[in-house]
Amino acid sequence: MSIISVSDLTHQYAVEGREKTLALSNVNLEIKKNEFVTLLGPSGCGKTTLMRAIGGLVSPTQGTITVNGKKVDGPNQDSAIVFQSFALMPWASVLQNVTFGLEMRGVGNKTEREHKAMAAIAQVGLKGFENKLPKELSGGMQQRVGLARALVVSTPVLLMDEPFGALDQQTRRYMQEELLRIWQEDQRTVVFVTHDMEEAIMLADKVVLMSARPGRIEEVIDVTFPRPRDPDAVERLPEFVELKEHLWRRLRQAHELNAA
Ligand SMILES: Nc1ncnc2c1ncn2[C@@H]1O[C@H](COP(=O)(O)OP(=O)(O)OP(=O)(O)O)[C@@H](O)[C@H]1O
Repeated sequence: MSIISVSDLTHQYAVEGREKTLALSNVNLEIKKNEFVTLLGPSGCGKTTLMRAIGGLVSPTQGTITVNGKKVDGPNQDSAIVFQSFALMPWASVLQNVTFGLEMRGVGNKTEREHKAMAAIAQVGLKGFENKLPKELSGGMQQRVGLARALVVSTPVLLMDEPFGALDQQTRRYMQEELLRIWQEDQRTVVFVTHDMEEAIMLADKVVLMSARPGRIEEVIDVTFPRPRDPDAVERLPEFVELKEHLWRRLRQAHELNAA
């Protein structure tokens, strides 16, 4: 049974005075409860648009999306988003940044909100940093705050838009491991946008490969490496290398078709 169901989704951006951009064309996708799905595809193929549409931040031109049995028609209680740019309030402490989403959703009283926020802050390994401002934290720590802010609202679906794209390689690897640990502990459905093939394979139960713009689903690949996964060990498996070569070939074809 799918928790996310995307049917015949098409989206065209129309900016006044500019040529229209067909970002997605006839996308169909089913995602099961607690699945970890990565969306991979060439730059500009519509990954972010698809993820935002699932989160209700983009109203598609055509087609329907249901999340948790409800038709999506705007931001809702079923999904939370982690952005690449962290999107933290610079003047607010870690604790205030994390409680903000709860406040916006009208959850509990101040004490209850702070209690929940402290648990999420601990879950992402930031206990002791709750009174710091974002600028006092490293990029990896700021993204942990972004993650805590999304986790605290306890939505069944977590949408992540290249959340580790701005981090250095080492921090990125560490955050991937942390995310897998949290997801393993606290099962929920994750849709994770990336253009990094290794990241897409490492994290996923399913890699959804999209074509160049207008984005369509090219292929859905099941990734069956056992969990919990140790990224360093997985990377050395011949199956991992084969899968990476396969994705690389497909992405290159998409790029060449696009350039032709
Ligand atoms: N708000 C917008 N207004 C107009 N066009 C947009 C808007 N957002 C995205 N687009 C266009 O829609 C297409 C898909 O963009 P989108 O950001 O979804 O792709 P993406 O696959 O996430 O890209 P990347 O990997 O480079 O982040 C692109 O051509 C982009 O220029």
